[in-house]
Amino acid sequence: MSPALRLGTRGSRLALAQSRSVAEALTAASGLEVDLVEITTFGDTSDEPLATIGGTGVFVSALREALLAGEVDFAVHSLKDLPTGAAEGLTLAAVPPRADPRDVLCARDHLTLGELPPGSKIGTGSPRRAAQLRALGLDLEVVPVRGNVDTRLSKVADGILDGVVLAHAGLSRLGLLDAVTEVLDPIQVLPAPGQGALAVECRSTDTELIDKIAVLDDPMTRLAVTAERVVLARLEAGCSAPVGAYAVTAEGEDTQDEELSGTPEASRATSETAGSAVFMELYIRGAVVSDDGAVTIRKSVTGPVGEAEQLGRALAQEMLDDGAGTVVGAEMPAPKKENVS
Ligand SMILES: NCc1[nH]cc(CCC(=O)O)c1CC(=O)O
Repeated sequence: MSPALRLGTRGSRLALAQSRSVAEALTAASGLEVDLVEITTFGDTSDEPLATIGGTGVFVSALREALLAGEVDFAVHSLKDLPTGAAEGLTLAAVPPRADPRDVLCARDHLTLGELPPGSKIGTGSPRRAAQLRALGLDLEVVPVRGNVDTRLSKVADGILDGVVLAHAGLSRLGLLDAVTEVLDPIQVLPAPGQGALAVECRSTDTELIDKIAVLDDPMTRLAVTAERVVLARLEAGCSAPVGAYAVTAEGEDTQDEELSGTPEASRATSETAGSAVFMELYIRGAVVSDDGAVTIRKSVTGPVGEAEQLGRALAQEMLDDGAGTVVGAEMPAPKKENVS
């Protein structure tokens, strides 16, 4: 029997849950044994706001270094934490089926956004969430928070905050969906590019393992998040501003109204029943919002799913033509590549 594969993971409860689910799926599909190897990242030990320590990329780089050094055989990341640029020497071996990509509100007393009184304190560390919350015009006070999901929820339980905005996917993986008081409609709060998806990364030279891990890949999820990340990469040229992007696949016939409702269940069902990707369409929405919430640019495009990258570029171009460049400050020098969300 070959030795167990070493899966590099962060040590947070969320990262461990994600890594375990990938390990179990791989063992179930291929019979390969997997051991988890915990890697501590700077993002885990520092209390500084993410934006000042280099964005969510800090969670990723320590895992990538361990992978390139041969200390682990593969790594699992939250896809939305990956910088948009290619990682030299590494291959995205699988993008497993996506969890619910939407953001959620976890508020006191079962309240929704519309029910919270003016001046309510809502915690988030994400410029994208902050700007979109301000754009709602509800007079909410956005308060910066950091720390893991449990820490954030405890600030609501302890009465320090009236609510926090988090990813549905993270709460779901932690078994904490009971805390959700409202699932935010992407029409109001568009998720981060790649939110709800995982990335399984290998060394590019490890072709044998890449082939084995491919069994975990969901092509429709990969195409959707590829398009979303192209939008981010294009708009981010010169900025780290709040960008949301959300793509769903749907059957390209006259069933659009129903199929484009946007749930991952709907997109998965259609991708399985379609005989070929040729009949599948990709519907991508993008939003950029100024930090104060005063200016919002929202656009969408639809096209053949096989043209995911071109569609992402076309959407970004439409947004830039509408002035997204000034909202995100594209004229300014580029400070960094990560999107903190
Ligand atoms: N910002 C940190 C982060 N990175 C990934 C997730 C979980 C959701 C996902 O996998 O997309 C979270 C928590 C959150 O945004 O609430």
